[in-house]
Amino acid sequence: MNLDQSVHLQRRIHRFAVMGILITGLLVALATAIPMYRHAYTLVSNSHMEGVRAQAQAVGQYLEKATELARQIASRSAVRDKLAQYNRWEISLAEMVQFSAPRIREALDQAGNIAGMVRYDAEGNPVLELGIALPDAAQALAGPNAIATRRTGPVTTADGHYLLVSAPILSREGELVGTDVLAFGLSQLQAPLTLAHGSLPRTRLLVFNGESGTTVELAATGAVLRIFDATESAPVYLRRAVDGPAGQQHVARNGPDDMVFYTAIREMPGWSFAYSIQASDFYRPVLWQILLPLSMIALLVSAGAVLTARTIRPMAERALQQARELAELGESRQLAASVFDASPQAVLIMDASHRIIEANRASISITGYRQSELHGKPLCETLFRPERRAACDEMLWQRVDAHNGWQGETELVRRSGEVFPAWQSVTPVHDASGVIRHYVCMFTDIGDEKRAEERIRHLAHHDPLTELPNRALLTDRLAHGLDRARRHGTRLAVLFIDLDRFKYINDSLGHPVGDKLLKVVADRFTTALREEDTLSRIGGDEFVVILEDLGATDDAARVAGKLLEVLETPLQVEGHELFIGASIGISLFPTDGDSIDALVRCADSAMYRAKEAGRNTFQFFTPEQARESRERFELERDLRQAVERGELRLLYQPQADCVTGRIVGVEALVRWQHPTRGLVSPDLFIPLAEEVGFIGKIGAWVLHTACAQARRWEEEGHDLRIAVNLSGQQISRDGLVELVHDVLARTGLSPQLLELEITEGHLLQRVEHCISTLRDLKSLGVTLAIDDFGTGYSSLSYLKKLPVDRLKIDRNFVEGIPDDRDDVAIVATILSMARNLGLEVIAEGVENDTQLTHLRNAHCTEYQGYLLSRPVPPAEVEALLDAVA
Ligand SMILES: Nc1nc2c(ncn2[C@@H]2O[C@H](COP(=O)(O)O[C@H]3[C@@H](O)[C@H](n4cnc5c(=O)[nH]c(N)nc54)O[C@@H]3COP(=O)(O)O)[C@@H](O)[C@H]2O)c(=O)[nH]1
Repeated sequence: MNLDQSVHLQRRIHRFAVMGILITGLLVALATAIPMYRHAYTLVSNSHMEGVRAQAQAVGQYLEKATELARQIASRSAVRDKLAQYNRWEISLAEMVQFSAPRIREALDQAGNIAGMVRYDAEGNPVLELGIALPDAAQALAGPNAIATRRTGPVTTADGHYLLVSAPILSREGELVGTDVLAFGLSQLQAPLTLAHGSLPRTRLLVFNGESGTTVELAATGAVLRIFDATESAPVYLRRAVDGPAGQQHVARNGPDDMVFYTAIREMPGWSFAYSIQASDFYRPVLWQILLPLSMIALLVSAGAVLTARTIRPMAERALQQARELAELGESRQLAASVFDASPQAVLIMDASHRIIEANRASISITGYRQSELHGKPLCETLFRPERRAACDEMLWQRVDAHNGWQGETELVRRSGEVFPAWQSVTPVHDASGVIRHYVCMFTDIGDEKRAEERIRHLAHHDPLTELPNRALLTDRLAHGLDRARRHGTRLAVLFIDLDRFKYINDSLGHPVGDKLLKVVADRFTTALREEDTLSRIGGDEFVVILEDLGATDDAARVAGKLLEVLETPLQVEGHELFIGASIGISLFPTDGDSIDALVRCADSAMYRAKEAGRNTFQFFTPEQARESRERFELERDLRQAVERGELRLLYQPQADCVTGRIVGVEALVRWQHPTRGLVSPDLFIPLAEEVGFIGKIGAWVLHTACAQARRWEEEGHDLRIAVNLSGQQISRDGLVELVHDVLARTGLSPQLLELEITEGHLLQRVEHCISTLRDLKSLGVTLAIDDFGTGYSSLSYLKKLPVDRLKIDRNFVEGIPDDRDDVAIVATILSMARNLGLEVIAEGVENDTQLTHLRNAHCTEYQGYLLSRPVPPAEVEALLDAVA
């Protein structure tokens, strides 16, 4: 079951519990209410039945009493005798009335509740009437047949409602001599009836006289409301009650229903009595009786439901929380299991006795064991070489327990027996009481890293092509060698080897062949050397050898000779049979220098002498070279400070129109005003600056100074084009375009007044890179000129690709015109090429008029040379400008 299902189930349980309590409460209420209702109903009903019986009894007693009164009055002997005498005609009516009237009146007064009376003779004729006038119904009760007491009514007269009761008057002999009919007022019933029902306003009382069929309906106050004369008009229950059992009946009405209670009047056979109350008045006490217990039940059930809800909710929430936690735990266990198994690190879990109980996938794949093979095995026995197991058992666990874990690099062994380097960690796992229950051992095979590290280390110190030590390792070895030589007073030689014509082979047969050739040469050199000698490749086709513990100078010469010798046999490379020689320069410690730099430089210098000496030979460093080398070193040292010290100067050599002679531009030429050497020529220090990587700084200074000067002239109204020389290194390195852009921006010089000169030789070396740089420079608005043109054998097709504006004919060609036919031809060709390509041409090194005249005639547009002016300071340029103007 997932968490959602669990939440759903908990909510349902909660709902069902509360609903269960409510339903149970309802059932209990019902089970309690029904019998209670019945009981209450019976109680209330019985109470009413008792009431109706009591009232019926009161009515009966009233009737009985009336009957008894009638009987007593009729049985008064004197009065009775007088009537008998009257009947026998012995006395007159007047006598009889005179005698009887006061006596009867007295009796009536004593009775008190008799409204009127009529005395009839035996024949049923009225002989005496007292009180109210009785209705005709009274007559019917008298006569010869009236031998028993009888009752009729109630009847209604003008005076009210009355009950008529007749009593026979019997002589002493028992003969019927007359009948008394007495009228009893119904108001007499008022007291007993009102007593019982005074509080119920809609109560009706019904008295049914079965003998006469009359029904009287009274209010609770006892006031007569209606009288029904016909039996049929009487309610059925009243009629049935006469000789049936007492009972009650729910009577539906148009308005509120009634509840009727009825009973026979036992004292008065043939009579019945009933009273009705509003049904709601009957049920109210019934309901009141069950209301309290039901309220209690409802209260208890509600309280139970609330309590249950309150009790269950936290329980449910706790259960939910537990479910959630369980789910989370389940998830995190699952996650942990996935991490455990998917971990690229090998993970082994051991019990407290160091036996493996779990192994993840990586541990299987790294060790080569199967799961079942690892299970139950002690860690040390499994992962360590037999000879190291005891140490592992003794020390590893001791360290782990003492330091709460251990990690480090170690050697482990695979199932196959192969030993591999590993990074291993072992961590104890404690239980809550701090007792170690498990150990977790993690390890990774760091063989690849080790090999990569080794490779990186190797590459940092070796040439990747030949695997020979590189410049860094050479330096290191040389440093150590020098230390040793100094300590032991021994001699050491450095051999600088440059392969002859390697560039030619490389360019013509391609780099792959060149690379293979270098490897073969390296192998051959290696075979020619001792193991303790160091052979290194420091770049391109340059190798350096260190020979330590040199016995005599000749030993170095002997080794150099061997190196040249091993190259004498042709080299077989990629199907080519190649012949290659080498030029070797040799420097010696301590004779030629005592530092790494000095020794290598001396050897390098000697190598050049070997080249000059015809190649494929070796030369020792000479005192002459030592002097040159020292000078070079000092010059380099001074040059590095020349810019900061402000020792550089710019001279400007004017350039003029061949026809008009007007000065159209100047070329900026740098000079170094050395504090001791005087003015140093750029021919001397520019190549040195390039060699030592300092040309960038000088170039930037020249560009900025020249542009600033040109801007000054521009501001003075001289729109002089200024030509600035760029060294090959400046073009090759990144940042030139940005530099030019920056200088133009800072000086404010119009870009079209700046011309950058690049030598043809450099352009030919790196065509593609130069083209893109030249395009970027052109996009700044500057013009470009190819310097020393004609020396580099540029072709027409190649020239077409270059975004240049001007060709500058090298002064070597100008020098020979007009006498040297070759120079004349070359100059003519250059001019023709330029015309074809739409390029301008300037001839440099013009020293005499003949040259100028020839150039002018050959349609060369501009010239520069000593004829016009030597390179001069700005002021002299300005004087010249003024002079020409
Ligand atoms: N990268 C840079 N190179 C520069 C810079 N300044 C100069 N140079 C290069 O140095 C080389 C020697 O220059 P320099 O000694 O200044 O010689 C120049 C002229 O003095 C010389 N020249 C000019 N006219 C004549 C002449 O009629 N006869 C004669 N014998 N020599 C003459 O030619 C040099 C100018 O050559 P070029 O630049 O090819 O026009 C030289 O290669 C300079 O380029 C610099 O700031 N940066």
